[in-house]
Amino acid sequence: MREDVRVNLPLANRAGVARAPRIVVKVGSSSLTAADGSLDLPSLRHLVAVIAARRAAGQQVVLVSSGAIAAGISPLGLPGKPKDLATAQATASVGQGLLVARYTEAFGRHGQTVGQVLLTAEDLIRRQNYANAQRALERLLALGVVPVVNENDTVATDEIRFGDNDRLAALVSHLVRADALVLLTDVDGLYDGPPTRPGTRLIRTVTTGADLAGVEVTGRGSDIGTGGMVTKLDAASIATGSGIPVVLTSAANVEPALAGEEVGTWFAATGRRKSARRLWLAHAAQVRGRLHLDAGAARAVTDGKRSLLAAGITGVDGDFEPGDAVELVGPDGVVARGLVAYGSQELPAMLGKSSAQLRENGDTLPRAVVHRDDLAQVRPRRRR
Ligand SMILES: Nc1ncnc2c1ncn2[C@@H]1O[C@H](COP(=O)(O)OP(=O)(O)O)[C@@H](O)[C@H]1O
Ligand SMILES: N[C@@H](CCC(=O)OP(=O)(O)O)C(=O)O
Repeated sequence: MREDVRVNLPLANRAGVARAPRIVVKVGSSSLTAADGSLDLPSLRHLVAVIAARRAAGQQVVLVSSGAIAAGISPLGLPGKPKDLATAQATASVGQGLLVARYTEAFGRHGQTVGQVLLTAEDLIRRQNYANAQRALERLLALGVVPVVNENDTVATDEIRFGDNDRLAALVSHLVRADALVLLTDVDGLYDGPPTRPGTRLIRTVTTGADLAGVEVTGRGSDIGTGGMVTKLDAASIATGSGIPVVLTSAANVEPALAGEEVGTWFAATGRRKSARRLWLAHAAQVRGRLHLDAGAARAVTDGKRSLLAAGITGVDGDFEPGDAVELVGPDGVVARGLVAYGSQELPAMLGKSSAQLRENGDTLPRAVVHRDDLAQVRPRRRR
């Protein structure tokens, strides 16, 4: 597998983006939509021309494109972005076909082929589906195709969906082991406050969480966008935390951004590449319950990266089976996610008990409730 053969160090700066073997580019609806709400073809064609040139130069590019719902609004004669799920699903069904037809035509002008990849949250939640999506994307790239990825909005439900393509793009970057993620939106980078407010300044580089202290971010900036800067920072945190640097800039800046020029905001990689399983656990797994930890246990699993024992658990919520994903909640909030070794029926009788006490109670070989190999730390997430 690629993971075994490619142990590239994370790119150190923007210049590396131009030479990176594989990148993921995500474009938001706001960058593909004209003022009247229809698809902005000149913007789409410009984006395609720039990506096609990188492809021709030998770079592999995965394009994560929003815009299905935006593209479906005018053919259906709707007044704006639908609010109810069924109409949103139908609009995406109409719009996604149109969107991909535009990409097929635009890349075709450059002699290049696209392949549509529609993912559901399930594809990243279930391990078998994850491997399946990974294999399909790898083969598309090996065949020289530009995969055009979106969430499968027509079958996504409110309960189970990514909801924003920023996070999807970060997870796809990890899935394909990209060297960089380029997030294209309608502002030229991250500002220290809403960019419409006079006096706010562009932040050029983010190397640690401290660079974001005091930065004010809000939800979507246009009627058509989804998560605004909040989801972009979440996405940047997922990607950089697993060794993938991020460039955030406007779609108008796509050419200099992919050429590695000094545009937008550069988020340096902060962590090392994680196993697909850990990333899945931290960001995509559907959580079935919660274990409440005392302060000592919360410290043990976060600072000490140790297994969670029954002795440090003070309460259990939810209905789960052994092997399900649960959240580990310390006195100050969620600290980790893990795969639990016991079900919600048997755990309450074990709480607060040491391994010796559990043996006395008849559990001949008490296991850790969550083994350290089955733990993924969770960084505090910003609220939308
Ligand atoms: N601190 C900030 N820096 C830059 N943009 C911000 C900030 N806070 C909020 N935003 C808004 O985020 C918007 C981009 O998000 P969104 O509308 O969801 O776009 P997209 O469709 O590209 O995902 C910008 O138009 C901007 O108004
Ligand atoms: N999957 C949806 C877009 C969701 C989304 O995150 O939109 P955006 O904030 O514009 O990137 C669509 O294609 O309409």
